[in-house]
Amino acid sequence: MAAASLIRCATNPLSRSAVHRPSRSDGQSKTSVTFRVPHKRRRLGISVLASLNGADDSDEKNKRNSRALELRKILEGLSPDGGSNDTNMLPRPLSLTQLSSSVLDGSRIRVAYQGVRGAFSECAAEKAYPNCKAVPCEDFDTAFQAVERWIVDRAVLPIENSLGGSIHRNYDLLLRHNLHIVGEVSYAVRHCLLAIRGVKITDLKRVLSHPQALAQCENTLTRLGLVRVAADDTAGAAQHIASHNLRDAGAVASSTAAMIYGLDILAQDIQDECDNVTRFLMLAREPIIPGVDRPFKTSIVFSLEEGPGVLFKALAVFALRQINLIKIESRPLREKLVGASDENNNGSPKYFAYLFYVDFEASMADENAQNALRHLKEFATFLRVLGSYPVDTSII
Ligand SMILES: O=C(O)C(=O)C[C@]1(C(=O)O)C=C[C@@H](O)C=C1
Repeated sequence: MAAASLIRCATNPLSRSAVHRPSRSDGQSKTSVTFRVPHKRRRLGISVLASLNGADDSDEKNKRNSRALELRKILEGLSPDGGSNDTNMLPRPLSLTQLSSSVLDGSRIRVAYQGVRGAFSECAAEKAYPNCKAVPCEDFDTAFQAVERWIVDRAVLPIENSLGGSIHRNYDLLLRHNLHIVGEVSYAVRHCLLAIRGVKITDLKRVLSHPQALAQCENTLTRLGLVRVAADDTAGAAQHIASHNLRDAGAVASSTAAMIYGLDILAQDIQDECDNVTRFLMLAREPIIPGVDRPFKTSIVFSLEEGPGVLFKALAVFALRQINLIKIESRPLREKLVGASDENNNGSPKYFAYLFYVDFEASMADENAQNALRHLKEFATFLRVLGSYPVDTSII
């Protein structure tokens, strides 16, 4: 992993320190509206008031009255705080068209992803929120914090891959942070072997990439006899090779990364299976209102007392109600005092306590799902709903 820390990106992804010190404008929500009143307009507002109050002579009065009327119309166009009558400057309520073109399809939404330009996560962010402004982050934790601190609106982060399995770090971070899962997006990951222009496969001794990507290409890399070197992300590996002109190292990355960093593609589709899909979670500060109009999925995390049949009982709350479980993942319950003696455990030290992450096929708007969770809550020592969101049914 030593090389991983060396790899930093030129496009300045958000670093932890950047997230900790947001500038005022950075910290503003995209949806916030600022009234900016041109100086000229404010002056006009004041002079109109003077005309209205100061009329005396009758002819002059009529003239002034009609002018006042005219001006009153202008005045009425001004907002109470001295805003402008220029309709272009006033905030407009969101229309249905805007909702579908600006919010729902994601345009103007800032979306954090881990990695540098050309990373698969960037493509996933753009698939999840078309026309979004994808914001690169150095690591997963930074992406979580960028949402929490209002620097971005959403984060799109990988949670599992069909070949490499779960991305455990993000399971742990889901619990440590307070974001909500508002959607998921599956992305077909097609890996390429990249190298400096003119370098041949036989010149390569090592290959740099994200550990997940290296694992997904295990067979090809073993066949080529290349030493694996872990990097922060696939595109970061490509960038590192390009910027250091490494002629004995290749990178496993996307064809987009090859284009961005000016590398040759020595081999395409080098993943172990042609169907290599990564599932990404869409995370937001607020949960969405779950519906029943289309297939929904709910993700929860819970912990249990130790004892025979307790896990069976927990899973039975779903089986009893015909709710399909899609995925179960267990992670160490780190907060437990490791090594502390547990009375229920005959005084022997208890090192292994777990959190269970479960995805089930139902919406939280469904009474059946609500009952299942009520039932689980009766004996779970901890329970949190991470999100109830539409299943990604898009063709990958
Ligand atoms: O390195 C990248 O390009 C990433 O987007 C990260 C990541 C991952 O974390 O799993 C995402 C998709 C691929 O499965 C490989 C790597």
